[in-house]
Amino acid sequence: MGKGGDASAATIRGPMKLVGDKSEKYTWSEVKKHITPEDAWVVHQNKVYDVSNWHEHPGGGVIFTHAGDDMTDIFAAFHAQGSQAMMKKFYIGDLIPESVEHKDQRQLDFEKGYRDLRAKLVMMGMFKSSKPFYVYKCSFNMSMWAVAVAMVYFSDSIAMHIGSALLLGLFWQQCGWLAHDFLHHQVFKHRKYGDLAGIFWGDLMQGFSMQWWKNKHNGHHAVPNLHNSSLQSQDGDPDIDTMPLLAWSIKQAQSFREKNADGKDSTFVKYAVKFQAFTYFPILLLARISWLRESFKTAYGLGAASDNAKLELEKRGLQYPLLEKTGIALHYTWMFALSSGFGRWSLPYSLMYFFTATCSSGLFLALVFGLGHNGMAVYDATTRPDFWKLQVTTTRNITGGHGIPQFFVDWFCGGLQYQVDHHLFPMMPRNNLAKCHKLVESFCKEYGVKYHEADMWVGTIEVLRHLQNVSDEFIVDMVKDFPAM
Ligand code: HEM
Repeated sequence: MGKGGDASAATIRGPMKLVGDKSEKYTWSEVKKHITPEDAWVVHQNKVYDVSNWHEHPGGGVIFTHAGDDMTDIFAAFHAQGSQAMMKKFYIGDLIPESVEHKDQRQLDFEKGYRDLRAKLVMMGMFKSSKPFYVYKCSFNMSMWAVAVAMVYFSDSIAMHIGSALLLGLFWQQCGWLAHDFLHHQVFKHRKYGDLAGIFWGDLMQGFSMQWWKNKHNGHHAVPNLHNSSLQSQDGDPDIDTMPLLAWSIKQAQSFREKNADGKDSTFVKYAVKFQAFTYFPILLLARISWLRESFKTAYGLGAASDNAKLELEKRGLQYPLLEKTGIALHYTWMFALSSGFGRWSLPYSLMYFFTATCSSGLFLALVFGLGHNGMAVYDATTRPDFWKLQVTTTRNITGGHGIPQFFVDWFCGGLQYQVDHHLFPMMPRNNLAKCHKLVESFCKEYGVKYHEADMWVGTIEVLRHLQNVSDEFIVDMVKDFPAM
């Protein structure tokens, strides 16, 4: 029985497709055929589930990133204990383990090893958050906001106002890390508390829609640095979907050719990719503007940031429509009051304040995201490695070094300095990541998995070099394909 074995659901989700009874056995190559949201099979511990068109999934469209694949580890990474009970109604049969030819005994031992490590971390209590830590982080953050507001309210000095705008930029960056932790359910076991805290730090304080963020960020976590396998599938990382501005692989750089009738690169793409190592930082400055725009569109039903998000919004709608709309509206209300110097400033001066805060925040946030993944391995969705290797090899940890002290990195990066460890265990609270890091690092050493870390300077140089390498490859390729150029 397909479509979750649920007749009432079948009437909602379209015609029922018979895929056999529950004693059915499937080969890996059969599973691999079901890779689109309309026809999506997933495997969990050698059991096969048909989740085709299950747009009501509480986690949203991210489920389709694993259509036609094994979801055992990503399921463990994202779900509360007990969510597994819901899987029963989607069960359609068993996988024939011998048909999974791409896994030898060493690979199977490795997978068992990292699943055991996860169980050990659970036993150690590493998924329990420290409430005093989060009370301190939230209070510190609100103090930054209060100081930034007071600097505008009580002072007429330009230097004070610029200082306030930069502080606001930092405040928004830190709001981002707090919303991130709450929405990964690191802090509260009860999902609703995490969501409400996420709406406070995200929508109200930062101007970012919770649902826009969840869709994009959970998708990124599920398939970091991966290209979509086809135009119909939803198995690519939205965070590297930065064309035509930046290309993270030669394949991505060439991907816009198919949009043009003549199959050639547009003049814009040629120049954007050619100079991307130079335009990288100016683009980061504008990142927050783009995120504000996408958030506004999502919260007010004016569009979606990606095909996946569009499908999710069409089929499922917003999880908290009223709270999201109100949160965003209140954000612009307080931001408008502050940016106008509470009615004292001229329009150009207000815009100067707004853009200083907005651009600095974009830079502070995107710098950390960039260091986390850019310049690391990029894969095709069809050839992605196992969960652990995918997460580790696409991700970079950030350390202190070259004059930047560790305590500053810890504060500035908000837990994402342990990006590798966070990607392996997204629900682990920030306060436990340093301890987890040691175990993860030694596990990687034991199995020969490349674990990468760099300080902020070296990491940034790696990112710029990677962009330049893609540009160089792209230019050689353009000349080869179009010698008249
Ligand atoms: C048959 C397969 C699946 C079932 C039955 C299922 C079920 C659920 C349930 C009951 C929840 C809400 C409770 C919780 O957060 O644990 C949930 C949330 C979630 N699921 Fe799934 N899920 C499935 C597959 C997947 C897959 C393959 C992914 C990722 C690739 C995924 C990603 C998520 C995420 C990110 C959330 C949390 C969303 C939030 O914080 O609002 N799920 N899922």
